[in-house]
Amino acid sequence: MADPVTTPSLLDSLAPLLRTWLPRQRWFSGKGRPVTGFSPVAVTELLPPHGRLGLYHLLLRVHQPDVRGPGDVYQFLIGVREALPPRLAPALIGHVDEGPLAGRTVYEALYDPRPAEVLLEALRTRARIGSLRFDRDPGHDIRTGLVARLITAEQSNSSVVYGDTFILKLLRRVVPGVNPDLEIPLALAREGCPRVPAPTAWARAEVEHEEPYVLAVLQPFVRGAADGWELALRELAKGEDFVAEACALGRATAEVHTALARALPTVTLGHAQLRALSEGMRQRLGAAVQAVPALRPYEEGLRQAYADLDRPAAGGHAWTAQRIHGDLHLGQCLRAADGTWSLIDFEGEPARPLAERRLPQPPVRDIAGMLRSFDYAAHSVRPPAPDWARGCRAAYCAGYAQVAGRDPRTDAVLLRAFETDKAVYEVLYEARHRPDWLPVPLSAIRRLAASDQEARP
Ligand SMILES: Nc1ncnc2c1ncn2[C@@H]1O[C@H](COP(=O)(O)OP(=O)(O)O)[C@@H](O)[C@H]1O
Ligand SMILES: O=P(O)(O)O[C@H]1O[C@H](CO)[C@@H](O[C@H]2O[C@H](CO)[C@@H](O)[C@H](O)[C@H]2O)[C@H](O)[C@H]1O
Repeated sequence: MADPVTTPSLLDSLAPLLRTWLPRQRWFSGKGRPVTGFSPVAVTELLPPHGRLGLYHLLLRVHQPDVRGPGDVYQFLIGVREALPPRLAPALIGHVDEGPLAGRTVYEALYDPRPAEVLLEALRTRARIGSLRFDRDPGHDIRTGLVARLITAEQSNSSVVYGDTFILKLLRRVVPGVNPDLEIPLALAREGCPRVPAPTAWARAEVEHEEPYVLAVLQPFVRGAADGWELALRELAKGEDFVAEACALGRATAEVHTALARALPTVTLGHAQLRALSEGMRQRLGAAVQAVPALRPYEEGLRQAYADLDRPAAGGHAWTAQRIHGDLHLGQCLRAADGTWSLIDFEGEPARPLAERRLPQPPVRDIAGMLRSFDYAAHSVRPPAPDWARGCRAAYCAGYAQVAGRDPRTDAVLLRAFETDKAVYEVLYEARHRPDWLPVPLSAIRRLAASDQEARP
């Protein structure tokens, strides 16, 4: 008879394999430091391992040297088979040598339709398995028989599409507490805002002494959609402008902001709050300079953008902070076949703490993110196309003003500070995740540090 698979014996078997596999995953944010071990937060057997297909859901705390705090928690869906069929070769994690799974192969189960369908079935039936809680909007049914396929895009998380009807986003680095990727779309759905796909179902883990972890969100799949980034690059390659789409995106952003200001609390920003904002920006710049020395020559110039924010009459306008998208860029905008735009991925900047991502923010922060994105597209092609970006940036702000009633360019000081903050974030992001892309945000850093008009709408 096979040995029982206890949590310690399972982890003993998997840890050596996960230690080498995890750092190679795009969604792992602890790159650059070795993974030394794992401790279990929740381990759930979804299918017993001694049949043809075993399936485990794991929430594991990852240990790395020189990391402050207890270490990040990641979500894994691990399949167990005798051998992997060739179509699952890219999903291989490794072969287990010892323990109760000895001789078996473990793999990233999201590549495999059957395990992914187990998750959909759990959502459909509102299952409770171990510490996992699956739930869905009672107003929406989930059909059975939808076939699953993993999206292979470059992502911070992992997404599975079910028969072109639903898309399930499985969060990879998870934190206890309310997750904006579920909270914001639910709030917008309650407001009847059609610019964001409304969540159909979601999964959480209930762990003792902690708030529940949001693990996954299921949404309607926008069929035949293209994201703003691919569309923008396509137009750039053809030498076409993108102003009509940029204007529509500005309107869509303003619709979402207007609905969020109705749905969730807003606050007026006084001088003290503006100082706190600029202080946060200065601290992030300081940390980024430490991590990416190529920023150092521009540090003083960049700090000027934040100093302008500290002046009591910065713009002379009483700004309001509200819940926003938090990491808006062209890749977060989907254009459906009928030409309408939706915004997705309300998780915020993944590297920032959850509490910070849920704070009300000036909506200009999202606008700055989109302006940076037009600039990104224009500087990721050869030769760079700064006029293309300028046209998009102006059209986007004009479209925003049509719906919101205020042109973001009026708030030039705030806009420049947030654009600078975003470009600094991007330098750090690219240095960590895509070093080949570093020149793109660095070219904006040079312009922003010199207060060059080219970086402005
Ligand atoms: N509702 C949707 N309909 C169609 N495609 C979607 C939908 N939501 C997300 N996608 C696709 O999945 C990709 C990843 O989704 P996203 O929420 O941005 O995940 P991540 O946080 O991992 O970047 C998007 O770039 C988009 O192509
Ligand atoms: O994974 P997310 O989509 O939540 O966002 C992270 O990854 C993005 C890249 O995939 C990164 O965006 C940067 O590159 C984009 C082009 O690939 C560009 O359109 C954005 O303007 C630029 O910021 C994003 O910053 C990061 O949080």
